[in-house]
Amino acid sequence: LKTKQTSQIFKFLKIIISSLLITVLLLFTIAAIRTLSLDVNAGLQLAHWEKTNNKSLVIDHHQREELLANFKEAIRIPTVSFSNTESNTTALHEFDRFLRKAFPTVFSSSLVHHELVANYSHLFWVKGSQPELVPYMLLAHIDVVPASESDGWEAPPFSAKEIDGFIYGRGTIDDKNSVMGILQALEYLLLKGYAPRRGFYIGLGHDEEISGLNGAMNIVRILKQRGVQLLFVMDEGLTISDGIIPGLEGPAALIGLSEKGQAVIKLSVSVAPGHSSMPPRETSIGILATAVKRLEDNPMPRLFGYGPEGDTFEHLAHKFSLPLKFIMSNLWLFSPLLSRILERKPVSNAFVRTTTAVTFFNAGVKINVIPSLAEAYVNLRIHSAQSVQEVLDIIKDTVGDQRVKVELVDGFDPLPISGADDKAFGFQIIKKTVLDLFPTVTVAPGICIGNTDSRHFVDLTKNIYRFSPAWFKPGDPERFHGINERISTKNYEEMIVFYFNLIQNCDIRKLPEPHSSVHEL
Ligand SMILES: CCCCCCCC/C=C\CCCCCCCC(=O)N[C@@H](CC(C)C)C(=O)O
Ligand SMILES: [Zn+2]
Ligand SMILES: [Zn+2]
Repeated sequence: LKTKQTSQIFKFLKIIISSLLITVLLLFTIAAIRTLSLDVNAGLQLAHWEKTNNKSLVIDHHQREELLANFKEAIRIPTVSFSNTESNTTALHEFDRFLRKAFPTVFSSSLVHHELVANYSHLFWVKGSQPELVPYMLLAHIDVVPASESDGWEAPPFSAKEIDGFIYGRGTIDDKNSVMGILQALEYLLLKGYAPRRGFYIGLGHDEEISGLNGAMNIVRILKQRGVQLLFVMDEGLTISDGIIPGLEGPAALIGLSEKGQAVIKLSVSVAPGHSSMPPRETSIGILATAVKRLEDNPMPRLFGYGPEGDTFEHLAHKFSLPLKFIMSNLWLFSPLLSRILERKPVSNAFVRTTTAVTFFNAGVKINVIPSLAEAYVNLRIHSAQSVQEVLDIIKDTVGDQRVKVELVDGFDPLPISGADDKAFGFQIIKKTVLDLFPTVTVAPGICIGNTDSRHFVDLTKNIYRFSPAWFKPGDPERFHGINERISTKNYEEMIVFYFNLIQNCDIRKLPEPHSSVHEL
């Protein structure tokens, strides 16, 4: 009887093991087929694009000197937003005067209508010859975050000093490269006698670094009053990454289809104050420190694959070598594994989850006084698959201490996801313009981990893209709001050419037809 039972158990185990093997084999066959066949990049690249007789820009020696002098002058004006209530308004005013001097054709052309918004922001309307074509809008911002040479800059942050082909200074990649690149491109287009078919707006905010409440929001208010609807908006955000994504062969231009949400949460603990010679077992500082430590020890859940970040890696899959190519092509199977790889570095962790950063911790009044109040502020960047409310609930659960008051100070949900398919005009025009200028770059949709002025434009268009053609190499993301912010003179020229071509490409009336359908715009 025992032998019979043992043989039955063996039989059963055999069936289980072979079914498991067959399942694994089947999964791997599907995964292998997908690895070989996944092609999300072809898009409209080979399609027949409408001819627009684009003018070309070949920068000569004189223009090079002029455009670099303009750019350096822009960097030297310290248009700093110090805090929510303090900006360098003298510099903002000087920047206005400077723009008028640097771009005389833009400011005098009968095709361009310019107005100041909220004293320091700029709104340009470039009239198109075919008013039936829906206009689009380019955004950039004039203000910069503070910078102090003593933090370790190789050149003073408002010097625009050129070192080994790079211009150093606050604003060189955030965001005066876009401000100046766009206007310089328009200046050259107008000088060459260009008149757009499709009208467009340019919005230059003066307070993006402090939320755009006066600049971008007033520009939006004005456009709404005028009943304007936009075909798409393009703002700062993602860039061309070269050597930043581990394992990716060649550069990638990520175009931000959305941006993460934000929540600012205040944690506070109040206790009775007293003499430090007879301390209670736990002080307000100790209780709050434990709460903060719990938040750092328990990051928000991994959500990789539940937002547009999955698409990014599927688009880039063919540019990885094996085994990463296999993994990226089969996120339906491997996203838990990839999440664990990506979460190891801060920059890629930001794509995996809602991030939690404790940015303020205030407590204490005197060395021998038990403080009655301890406060901390937490800045969360919310993943596309979560909301402010969900994040707040998780924080309360994680803190799990009634003595710690948890309050939502400010916040907004993640932004809607713009289109990136063959019918998405803005996305396809940006992609085409990138590929014409940089044929070796792979273009993919992405998600912007920081916030931009463009988030205020959601009522004017469903299509908001966050991208500028600045090249980011290893070490460059840290320069963003950090020390030694810089751009190469070559890259700045490329940015001008990019905007010069983009504006002309937008004159296309409709996208080419990938299949049989026609998409009227
Ligand atoms: C795995 C893929 C890696 C891709 C590399 C991405 C490199 C990211 C580098 C820079 C971050 C982009 C930040 C975009 C613009 C953010 C502008 C900003 O700082 N805005 C403020 C707005 C706030 C409302 C004041 C912000 O804090 O987000
Ligand atoms: Zn910026
Ligand atoms: Zn910034």
